[in-house]
Amino acid sequence: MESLTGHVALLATGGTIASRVDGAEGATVAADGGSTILAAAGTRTVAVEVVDLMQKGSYLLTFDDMLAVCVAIRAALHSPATLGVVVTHGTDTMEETAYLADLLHDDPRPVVFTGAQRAADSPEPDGPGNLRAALTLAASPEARGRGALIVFDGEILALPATRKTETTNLRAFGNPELGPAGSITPEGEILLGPAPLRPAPLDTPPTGAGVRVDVIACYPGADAALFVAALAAGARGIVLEATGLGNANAALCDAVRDAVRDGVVVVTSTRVHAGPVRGVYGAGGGRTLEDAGAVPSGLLRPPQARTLLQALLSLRLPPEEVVRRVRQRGDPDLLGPAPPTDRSPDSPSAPGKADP
Ligand SMILES: NC(=O)C[C@H](N)C(=O)O
Repeated sequence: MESLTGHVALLATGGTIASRVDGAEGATVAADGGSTILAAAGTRTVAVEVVDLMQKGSYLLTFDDMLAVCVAIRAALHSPATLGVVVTHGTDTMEETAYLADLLHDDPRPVVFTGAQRAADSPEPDGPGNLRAALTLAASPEARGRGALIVFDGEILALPATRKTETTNLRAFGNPELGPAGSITPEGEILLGPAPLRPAPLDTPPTGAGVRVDVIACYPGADAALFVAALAAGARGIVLEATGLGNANAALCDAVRDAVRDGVVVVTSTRVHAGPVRGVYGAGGGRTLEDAGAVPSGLLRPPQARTLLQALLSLRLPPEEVVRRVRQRGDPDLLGPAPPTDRSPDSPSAPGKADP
């Protein structure tokens, strides 16, 4: 494949790839800017322009911080000389920011998120290798038209349904249902499967929308107290981290019914590792939740279901429209690779042309 000329924009946000042990506190904290991270990655084959956006562990990010990353991605892509964008980010919530970037991305050029499991001052940091892979991928023609991607430990992952699956293992991310989108060797050889369907991008929500969306866990004996407390705190959306196929209990279903009647959007996700959420069981199970007005999240787990819900509600879309789009975005049939059939621009299955 031909190589392209230009530069990659490197947006640094913090995370373990930028972290060192703080002498005073003895705790690991984000300390390095983008130039230091880039220098640690060593020789590289592409020009890089560094933008220091923030220096935070990703467990500290707010929804507005995540939007700021997306706005900076768009600004970097404003220049036709930008081949692609790399975002260095903490791994804890990378699946959320990268998913938001994917939802909003309306450009063929790649946006590649990466980070590290081992801090920059550890004896064998993994950040430099991950960053080299991300820079190569972001500059590559092969990665175009795929939205945002995560590259980590040689694996390339598309965003929907990708999650952090390991706390310390160097292969930190996985897509339990759809698998990786491809791989990249330390020498920069890229292997990618067929490109997935890409629904039309969402409009960028305004910062400061202040929409509250909470996640409530379901477990044996859970009552509706936390759900009701979330509503009292002003939640306009609630994601249930339900059991199994997406089940709760009668008390939670009653609370869901009342909340939906008041215009709150409730999404049922699950605490289970893989597989879709489906309304099958009654008596407080997923079927009862659906009857009460909750929408199943499909393949999206609570962090990404919450991100999607917060984005849609921040756009001030009516609840019926929010529900329709959540259902569509989590649909297992729409998240796999595009069929190798008619991909003309007017085809409804062509990337970027599906209904938002
Ligand atoms: N590996 C990491 O990056 C974890 C870190 N705590 C963060 O998310 O910022």
